[in-house]
Amino acid sequence: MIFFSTRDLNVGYGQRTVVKDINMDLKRGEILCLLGPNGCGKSTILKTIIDHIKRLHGSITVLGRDLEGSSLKDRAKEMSIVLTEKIAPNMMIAEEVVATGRYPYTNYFGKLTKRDWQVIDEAIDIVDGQCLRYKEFKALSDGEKQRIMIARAICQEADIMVLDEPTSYLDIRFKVDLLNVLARLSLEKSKTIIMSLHEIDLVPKIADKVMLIKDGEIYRYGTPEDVITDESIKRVYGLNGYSYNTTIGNIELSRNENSPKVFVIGGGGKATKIYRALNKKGIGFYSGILFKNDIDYNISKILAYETIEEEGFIDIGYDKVDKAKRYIENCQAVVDSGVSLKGINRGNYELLRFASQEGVKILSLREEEMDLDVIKHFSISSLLNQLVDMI
Ligand SMILES: Nc1ncnc2c1ncn2[C@@H]1O[C@H](COP(=O)(O)OP(=O)(O)OP(=O)(O)O)[C@@H](O)[C@H]1O
Repeated sequence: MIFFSTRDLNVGYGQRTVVKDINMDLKRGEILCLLGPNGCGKSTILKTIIDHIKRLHGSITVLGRDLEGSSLKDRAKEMSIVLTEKIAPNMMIAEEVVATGRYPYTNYFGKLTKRDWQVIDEAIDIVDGQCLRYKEFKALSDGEKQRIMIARAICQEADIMVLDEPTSYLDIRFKVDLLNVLARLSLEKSKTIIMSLHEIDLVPKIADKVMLIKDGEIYRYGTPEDVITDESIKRVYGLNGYSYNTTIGNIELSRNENSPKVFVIGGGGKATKIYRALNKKGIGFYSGILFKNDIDYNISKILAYETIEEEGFIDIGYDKVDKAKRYIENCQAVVDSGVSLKGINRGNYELLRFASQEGVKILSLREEEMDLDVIKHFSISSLLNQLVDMI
């Protein structure tokens, strides 16, 4: 059963439409994330939903009933709000700010009952905010303020929570904590949550639905699996020259255009840091021989001049080894990341043996001893310093 909907909603300011034709349907307990570049209209949509700005056209309904014209107090029972502007009167301590979330339930004199205090206490617990409770709100850091505002929204006990960039200002631990709290509120208390997020990688982990916004329109709307693709993210954010990998939630800076002078033998995630270090220093490189299911493969495909690849779970083929040897012949050094050289990976041992035989220097991060002539390094930075001197 559909709980919250918008139909042909247009939002904007005065004569200016910022986003048009917004249609969404959410069941009770679903989480929707709005995603899109700066200025695309995420906050404008959220502020229209909570009636902070007047809608230009269309309907916003809860269980089929339009919210237009409902009183502030009734609306507050339906929706709690966390906006980016953290407005709170001077001289309030954090606990008092949280307590204002109980406003829809208090009597004319605003007196809080025992139950109100219980809910306030629980909400403060949820955001791990007991240590902030008696501090002046104004004196809190941005991240601490954010947690208090979220506690305020939680203790409002509304069925719908609307949050504008709730993770901004939060460090990585509180970011993940917050998303866990929201996931629990949706799952255990059937809260319907509508929020904007900037962290594309977090969206598939939390959202049931995603709305991708571009150029005043809804570019795509649906499940994260359908909406968030390498192509859609590249297009919506205009990532020319950069690549976003939705599988691993990773973005890399542009590849340097210098011709390759180094061959990196990677695999097992051991080479990703090497690729990035070489790219930062402007050193072009080949990479291989990588299985397509290796984490290094995703990064190598973006940063390496060319990646020699093999299908996952099979022996590295002779043709791949021969191709890699042709490249190594033209390189000034081989970097050995320390990947296992046994089993299906034996082709990479063959490459090291070839480099040694041809007199191409091998700079190795391998911990165990080898039967080949290699220059051992214990850190990427020392390996890099030697490479820079060599080439
Ligand atoms: N009060 C306002 N009056 C007129 N135009 C506004 C107002 N607030 C925002 N805008 C404009 O509306 C457009 C959408 O802004 P909005 O804040 O909704 O974007 P956003 O997607 O939330 O951006 P961000 O990711 O940077 O927070 C922008 O062009 C902005 O300049």
